[in-house]
Amino acid sequence: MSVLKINKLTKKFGKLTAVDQLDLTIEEGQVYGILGPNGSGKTTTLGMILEVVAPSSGSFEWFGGVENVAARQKIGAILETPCFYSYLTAVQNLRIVAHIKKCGTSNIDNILKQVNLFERRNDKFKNFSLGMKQRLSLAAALLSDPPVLMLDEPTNGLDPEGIAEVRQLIRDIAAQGKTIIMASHLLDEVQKVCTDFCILRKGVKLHEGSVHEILGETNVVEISSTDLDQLTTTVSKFEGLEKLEKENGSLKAFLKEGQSSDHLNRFCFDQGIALKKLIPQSKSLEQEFLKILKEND
Ligand SMILES: Nc1ncnc2c1ncn2[C@@H]1O[C@H](COP(=O)(O)OP(=O)(O)OP(=O)(O)O)[C@@H](O)[C@H]1O
Repeated sequence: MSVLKINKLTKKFGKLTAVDQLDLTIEEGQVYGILGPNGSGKTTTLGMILEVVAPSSGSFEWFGGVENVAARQKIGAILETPCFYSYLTAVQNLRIVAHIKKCGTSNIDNILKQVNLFERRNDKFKNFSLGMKQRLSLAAALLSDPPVLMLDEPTNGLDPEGIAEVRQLIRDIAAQGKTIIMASHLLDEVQKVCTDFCILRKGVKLHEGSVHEILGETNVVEISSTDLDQLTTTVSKFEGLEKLEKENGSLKAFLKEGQSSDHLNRFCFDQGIALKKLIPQSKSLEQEFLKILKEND
């Protein structure tokens, strides 16, 4: 059963179409990234599926069509930094959230441990760093143990350490089997955290698929051996070679379609050359992202 099915969802603000006929399906256990530049319609999409923004047309269905109130209880969401009370401690703030969500307080210590704030549980919110505040927001969203977590730009404004902590936390939460839906304008964030993603531009979905699939090997292999001249001469005879470039004491072999680093390795071995280095270059989401944008120009 899909967690969420979005069907031709559209939001217009006057003349501007912020989200345009969006179709998406999110499956259980996915960490689904909605990737797009500022203004591409990510927050509006999250707002609609949380029912805080009314769609202009189209529809969506949570958990195979359960009632909206029941669905809402299964979703922990952070769209903005929630309003915690600055003079109250982490524990006191979470008690208030638990009261509002009617979900009991017995889980608070565990969740504080999970988000790595247990040691600071009796510190006031106003003394927290931005990263700690963000982790407390995650704790609040996790309080009712929802199977789905929805995050909007979860690392916005954080320093590199805070970013790494929050990303690790998201991966840990995903490892518990929760489904995570997150909006991000950061390619490397989606690459590092998400299993699946779509690209939005001006409200239109340009691409969707698995992160793993899009990040396969390129046709470029970096190789070296003790005698680079001999390696150049030999590899130039390899039938599967498109071109060869010298780079910083290594060779960059561009292979023809259907050829792999294994083929090249075997060829060198058969020619009596032991490679010192054989590194197939992986694709980066950035390269693929730019390619997708270009294809859709
Ligand atoms: N309440 C509103 N009234 C009018 N226009 C709006 C409103 N909310 C959003 N928009 C516009 O809709 C478009 C999509 O905005 P949205 O916030 O969904 O994008 P986003 O991808 O989340 O960008 P960001 O990362 O900057 O939040 C933008 O052009 C924005 O200006």
